[in-house]
Amino acid sequence: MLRIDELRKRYGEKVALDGVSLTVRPGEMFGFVGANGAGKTTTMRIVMGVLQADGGEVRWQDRPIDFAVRRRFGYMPEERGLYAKMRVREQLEYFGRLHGMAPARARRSADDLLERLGLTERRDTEVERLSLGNQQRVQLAVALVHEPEMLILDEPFSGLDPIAVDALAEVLLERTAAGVPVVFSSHQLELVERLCDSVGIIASGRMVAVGSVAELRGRERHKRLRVVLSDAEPGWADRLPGTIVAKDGDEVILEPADDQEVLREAMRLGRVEQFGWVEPKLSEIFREVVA
Ligand SMILES: Nc1ncnc2c1ncn2[C@@H]1O[C@H](COP(=O)(O)OP(=O)(O)OP(=O)(O)O)[C@@H](O)[C@H]1O
Repeated sequence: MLRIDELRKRYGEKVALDGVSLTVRPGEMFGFVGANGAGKTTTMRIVMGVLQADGGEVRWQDRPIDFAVRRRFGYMPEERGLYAKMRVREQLEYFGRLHGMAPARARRSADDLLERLGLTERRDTEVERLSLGNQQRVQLAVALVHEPEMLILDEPFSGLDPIAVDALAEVLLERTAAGVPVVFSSHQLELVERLCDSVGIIASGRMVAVGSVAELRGRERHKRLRVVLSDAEPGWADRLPGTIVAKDGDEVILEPADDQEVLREAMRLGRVEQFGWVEPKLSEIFREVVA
């Protein structure tokens, strides 16, 4: 289990982290989201020992993290870092061996990842000759090749095409199923919603919400109603007691003062085809909590 407690970090006068805490359990996929400059990269760099925190603590399996432990983590840094002139497969094997794998095992793991991430045909190409998206796939393979105990990935999905997104998602889900905790940052909130067991929303160096998507929905759940009417006069939606959020033909979404009152009025105005609460999307929750 990864436990981050009250992390603080300043860059000169700028407070980047102002007491960030989070826990990631075995097999958990944790989505780290926040606006640009909110503090995600800084947090991940501290976990990986690239940066020193000014305060707070990071523990893995209830112990402080040292170099030997970090070596068993898989990290995809924001700044990326591949050997441009090295061929793809050679590079993966090299990183596998650097992390202590025997040559045959490093090759097996490299070949498996090349296949999974759709890079087999490019395995003998020098990295600098690959498209940006394919370089990104190699970078991901580098983070995964030594079969890490935990994965820390800084925007791993950015720049990937939909096929590569699915391939990576599958690999990550497989790792979590094997008990590996995965932390990744992303601005692709639909993806985070689809993949993650837990989500942490950070704003200006503070965690403003942490929990499963269902838990985060809790406070927003009974906020918006969807009403579909037929046989109603034009302009019916404006007569419902509440604030209209969206309107499209027979359908309206509104924030009601009293849901039962909306239902009574809707029944008076026409034939109620559908009536129910709208599940908020993660992107809506995000906007709400960082506002
Ligand atoms: N080396 C640095 N020197 C000064 N300020 C920095 C440095 N690195 C980051 N910061 C500042 O710290 C804050 C947090 O930055 P960080 O990179 O952690 O955010 P982020 O959430 O990863 O953002 P993004 O989504 O844009 O990658 C920002 O205000 C950023 O400008």
